[in-house]
Amino acid sequence: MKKTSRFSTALFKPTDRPGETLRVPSPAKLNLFLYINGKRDDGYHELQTLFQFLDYGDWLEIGVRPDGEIHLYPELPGVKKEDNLIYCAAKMLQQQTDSRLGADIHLDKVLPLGGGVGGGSSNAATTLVALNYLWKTRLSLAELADLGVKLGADVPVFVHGKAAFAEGVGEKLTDCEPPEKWFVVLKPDIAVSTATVFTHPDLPRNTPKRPLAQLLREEYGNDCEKVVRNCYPEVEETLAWLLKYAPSRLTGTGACVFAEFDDEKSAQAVFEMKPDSVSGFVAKGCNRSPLHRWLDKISK
Ligand SMILES: C[C@@](CO)(OP(=O)(O)O)[C@H](O)COP(=O)(O)OP(=O)(O)OC[C@H]1O[C@@H](n2ccc(N)nc2=O)[C@H](O)[C@@H]1O
Ligand SMILES: Nc1ncnc2c1ncn2[C@@H]1O[C@H](COP(=O)(O)OP(=O)(O)O)[C@@H](O)[C@H]1O
Repeated sequence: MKKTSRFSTALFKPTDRPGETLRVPSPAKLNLFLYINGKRDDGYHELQTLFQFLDYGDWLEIGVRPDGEIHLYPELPGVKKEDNLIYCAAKMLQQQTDSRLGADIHLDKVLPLGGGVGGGSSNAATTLVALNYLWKTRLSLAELADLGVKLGADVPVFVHGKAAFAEGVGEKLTDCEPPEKWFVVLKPDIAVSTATVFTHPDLPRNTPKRPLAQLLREEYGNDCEKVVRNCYPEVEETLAWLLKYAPSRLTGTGACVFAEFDDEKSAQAVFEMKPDSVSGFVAKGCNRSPLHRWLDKISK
């Protein structure tokens, strides 16, 4: 997370010439709250969570190839090309639509892998939305979301592009407009596996389901937080540090933690004091995804 990748609409450039490469945003998300309400027979957990996007994330540079091949570079450390969600999303769209076109995709990665900020799911959604535009395959957002959910539970919310309250395993979405605060997001230098958190014996799995209006009124929490703090001292330390300055929580299953502020200056001031051992960034919450602001601008 060394490079800065804050999105602003001024950075979204339409294509002027056929064949030109498009630079498309792939934003991060936060789970502003996350509660686990039960476990299904297939092992997946029923959740109630509130997703909001950040104006910060990766960029994908995409050019169309006439020969149907999908080229992706650079490789992500520890992820084979065939397992990269960008490659999987492109292949899936090609197969679904019988498109004969391919793509050259360059990934400018700033989001931490497995950090709970949804980088992989966001990359998959950006690939689906951008290639659907470039290949003129004309699937609706609902159809793209149905394809995306096969790649990960968080892909649909990125495809729909609106902050949302999610239920089920994350696929039942209700639009929601939480306040767009400023956040300090910190990533301790460890990886937390989503599957490990969900199989931990101490994970609370029976939080009663509550109506959205009640959840929005009450203090926000994350049912994964206690287990992750206990298992990963680096998360414990980083969260304890942030809590000295502002309300702070875990996002998703971690390892990232975030603190919320009313303005950029306050967020920046805390970020500048962060311990050297953690990486991170300052970003603003947005209820409309930068991917959709990009789509609006280039479709004009
Ligand atoms: C729980 C969230 C909240 O945003 O965590 P983060 O990944 O963002 O931290 C996500 O929905 C995660 O989505 P995603 O990371 O795509 O998970 P998947 O690949 O679908 O699942 C990884 C593993 O986590 C477990 N899993 C995941 C989601 C869920 N609702 N119940 C589960 O039990 C399953 O064991 C599954 O094999
Ligand atoms: N394009 C991609 N970007 C990030 N991770 C990817 C990608 N493709 C596959 N993965 C795999 O998916 C895992 C989860 O990624 P990510 O979505 O970043 O996690 P999280 O949802 O916890 O933020 C990674 O650890 C990696 O192995």
